[in-house]
Amino acid sequence: MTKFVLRESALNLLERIGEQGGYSHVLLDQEMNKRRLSAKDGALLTEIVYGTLQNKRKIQFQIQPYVAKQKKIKPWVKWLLYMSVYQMVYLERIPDHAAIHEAVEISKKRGHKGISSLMNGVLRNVQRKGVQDPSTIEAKAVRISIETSHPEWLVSRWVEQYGWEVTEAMCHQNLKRLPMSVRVQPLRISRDEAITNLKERHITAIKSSVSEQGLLIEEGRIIDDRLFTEGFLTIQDQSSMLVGEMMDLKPGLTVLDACSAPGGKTTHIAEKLEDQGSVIAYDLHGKKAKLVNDKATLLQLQSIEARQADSRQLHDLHERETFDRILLDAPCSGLGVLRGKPDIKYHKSESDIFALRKIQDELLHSVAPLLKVEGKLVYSTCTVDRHENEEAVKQFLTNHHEFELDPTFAEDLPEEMQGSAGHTAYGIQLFPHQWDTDGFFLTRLVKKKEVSDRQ
Ligand SMILES: C[S@@+](CC[C@H](N)C(=O)[O-])C[C@H]1O[C@@H](n2cnc3c(N)ncnc32)[C@H](O)[C@@H]1O
Repeated sequence: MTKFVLRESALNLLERIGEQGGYSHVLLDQEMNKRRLSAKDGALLTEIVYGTLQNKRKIQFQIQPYVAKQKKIKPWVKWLLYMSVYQMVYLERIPDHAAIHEAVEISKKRGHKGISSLMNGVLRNVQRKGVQDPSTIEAKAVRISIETSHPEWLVSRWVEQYGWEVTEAMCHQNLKRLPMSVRVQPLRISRDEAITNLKERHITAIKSSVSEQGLLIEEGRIIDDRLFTEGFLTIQDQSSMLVGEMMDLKPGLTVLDACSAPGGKTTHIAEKLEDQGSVIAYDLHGKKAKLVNDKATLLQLQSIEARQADSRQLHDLHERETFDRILLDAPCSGLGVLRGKPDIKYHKSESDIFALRKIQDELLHSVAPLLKVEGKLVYSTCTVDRHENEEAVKQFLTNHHEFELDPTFAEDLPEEMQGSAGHTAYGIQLFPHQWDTDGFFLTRLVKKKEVSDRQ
């Protein structure tokens, strides 16, 4: 692929993500598959798209002296400007003249002379005079918001909930690359075997301390490797692996996974059951439920059955006290996964948090009767927000006296997470800067014997 086509393709993706609400990770995957990009081109395309999205707000501020009325410029021209400035200011290996030349050529092809002159003028100014520095902004929340390209409402909300230190560290961490981690399918390959096997193809992996199945990929590209494509391992963030580890699973159990697609945690559960027992997995969307079955097939797991349903109605589909374990990995605002999905920063608003909380409450309420006495319910989200996390759990416990926080929850956490900053009476909040994982919340509740007996 020529550099010109690669940049046109980056611009096209940025427009679809930024203006039409497309998902960055989905569109990038589609583009790479469609164009069959080499590893090198794929890496550059990803870097330009993700880097521009991650730093959009900061770039807007940085070029303000040269383009005062950015709102009036056509969307594609703005994105072309942002991605060109990103390459010039943030990517050392790309010479300024190359970024400017391609931007001007794309402007000529898609627009007219006026646009190519504007592009050339702004980018030459950036090259000659440099960019405006946000570190001098006095109002602290505004400064963090611009320096790290997070919306101001989110910075203020995090400051209120977790304080300045955590907020600032989290926002800066969200600009860094998320380490790649994978989970081995232990019924097919051990961690040691996987490490040795990957090494043969120059992929370096080390063991994760969060999950006994986890590996951190230090070097090399896993996505095309046969261990991944043939289902010996699956890509999963370490924070998500913690869920399977904390569900207290053993062979023979009957497990409900109420919000399961694409099946990362469902398959982990089946592996923990040694594929003996049953995992009934639901998702609101039929197509997504199919993804769970496909993943189970790829990983050669037989104990999973994925179906489509609205899990707020599951009490109509199953008898009371059917399941030994229930996982509710709830739909959430996703504020913990901004590193992998930077578009969330621009598409989510504070009102989404309240709308989602309503669904989370309904889901918790619906699955609660389906758990056996002394059974365990794990509630998790990939977000960093008290309203969707601790407060949802608090409210659930207030309304459901038959449940309590599992007394052994804290001691079952990996040693380094015990007594950590994010640990509260309602569960544990993992912040992205603490263990270099996604931001994630999880808790484990148990259905009490005495109260259920009395009902
Ligand atoms: C956080 S994702 C689940 C991720 C999954 N557990 C995994 O590890 O791969 C939440 C899922 O809940 C599904 N969902 C949203 N509302 C739902 C509902 N009312 N009933 C069932 N599934 C729902 C979404 O389609 C989405 O796939």
